Amino acid sequence: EKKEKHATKKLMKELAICKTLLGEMELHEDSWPFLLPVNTKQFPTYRKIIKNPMDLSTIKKRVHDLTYKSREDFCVDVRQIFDNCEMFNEDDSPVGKAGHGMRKFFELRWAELTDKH
Ligand SMILES: Cn1cc(C(=O)NCCN)ccc1=O
Repeated sequence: EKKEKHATKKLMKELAICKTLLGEMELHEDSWPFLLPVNTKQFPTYRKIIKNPMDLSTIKKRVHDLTYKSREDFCVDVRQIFDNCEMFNEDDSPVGKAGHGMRKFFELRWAELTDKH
């Protein structure tokens, strides 16, 4: 059981990092395209082109539902947002530029919140 306690404590620390980073991303000025799932009525081809839709509200739910078993699981979903964005949007479009800006912000903070600085 002692091993389990350590794993649980480690996961709680990692989830705190995820919650911190999620909060910062939600406040970022470039987050507006990513706060909610892409509206498929507004973009009927979206689900055809993007096989794994992802957004910050879905990630927030997964953090709070303890769906993620490590910070790495969280990071996979965050990066899915930005990969989807590059697939569906031109780099020089407003959404495309927001995606590049958010990815830059996320990756810097992710590295800062890792042991190495
Ligand atoms: C992530 N993403 C968002 C939009 C969008 O227009 N979001 C508006 C939110 N009010 C369009 C394409 C796309 O890939």
